Amino acid sequence: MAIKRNKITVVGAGFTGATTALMLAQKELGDVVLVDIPQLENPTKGKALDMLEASPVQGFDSNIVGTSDYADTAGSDIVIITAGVARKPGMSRDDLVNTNAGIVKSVCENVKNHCPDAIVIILSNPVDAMTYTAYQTLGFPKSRVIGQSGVLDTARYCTFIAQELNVSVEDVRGFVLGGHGDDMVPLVRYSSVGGIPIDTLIPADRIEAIVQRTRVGGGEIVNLLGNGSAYYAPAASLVQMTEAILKDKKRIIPVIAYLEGEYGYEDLFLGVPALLGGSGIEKVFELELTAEEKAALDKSAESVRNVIKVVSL
Ligand SMILES: NC(=O)C1=CN([C@@H]2O[C@H](COP(=O)(O)OP(=O)(O)OC[C@H]3O[C@@H](n4cnc5c(N)ncnc54)[C@H](O)[C@@H]3O)[C@@H](O)[C@H]2O)C=CC1
Ligand SMILES: O=C([O-])CC(=O)C(=O)O
Repeated sequence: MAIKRNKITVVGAGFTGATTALMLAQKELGDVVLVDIPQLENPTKGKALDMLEASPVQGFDSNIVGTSDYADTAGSDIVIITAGVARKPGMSRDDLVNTNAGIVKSVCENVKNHCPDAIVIILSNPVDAMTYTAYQTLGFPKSRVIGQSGVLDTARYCTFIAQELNVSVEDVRGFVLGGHGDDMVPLVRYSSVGGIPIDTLIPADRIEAIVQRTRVGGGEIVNLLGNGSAYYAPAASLVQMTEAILKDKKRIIPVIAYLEGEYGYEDLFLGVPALLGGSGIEKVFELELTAEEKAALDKSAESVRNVIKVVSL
């Protein structure tokens, strides 16, 4: 039997989508199909061709095509959804909900028809609610509908810890739970550097400053860019999740998962630590939380629930 390459579709060929497509190809995780709306078909084809023409220089053998035709996505193993508008300074992610819910819904109808067996990863914001919309529209099992927030939020948190201590990012471990909003919950108690708990290395007031900076990390980039939001670290996060699935790595990383009783929440998508492998989300881990941590998670869950109410009306 011939061994086939993985096929990965990235919907939305904007900043995050295009960057993700290039990073996936550079890592040779599979052939990449980049999809955008028909009005942007030529620029999408152009971006894909430009990336492909980098392959002889960088020595990767992934194919990359641009299209607006979902027939080209048929049989994808993974579909990554980045379609939608990004926020500008002064906006919250939740301000995007009405526009992006319509976009995510229409994208998911196509995904359902053309890639019924795919594992779907959602990036579009407000991402917890958009993952809920995707789940409702796709009708796929919960293990195959996954939102991206925790890898990125944790990456920001770990960046700031490494900067604070002037140590390698490779030795920093942490977890950010909850919704992808300003009340997300970086878990200090579960954070360490080279196995050493960070609260023995960093003074409490500096830890608090790192936690606060992490919570508004997306907004910090939005304010600096002026006309859009982060895309390099978000793309890297999507690639890590894709790699964990396609290589069946069984990684334990925070992702947005559908909860049915875990942490006491029902019918909610929220960022929690999960085991990511070849079947998608293979397990959700319930960490023991202090009363203070649980109260912070409850607050974040409530914010997500309020946005989900808007999309499920
Ligand atoms: N969850 C997370 O951690 C993050 C989420 N985001 C979100 O990801 C989304 C995309 O961000 P960017 O790539 O920076 O925006 P962008 O504006 O650069 O790209 C979005 C692309 O989606 C396309 N699009 C719109 N409707 C479409 C449809 N129906 N079908 C296919 N493509 C469609 C647009 O034409 C555009 O090319 C935003 O909603 C942003 O807020 C961005 C970074 C991190
Ligand atoms: O902040 C935004 O709007 C984009 C995003 O979700 C992030 O970078 O965390």
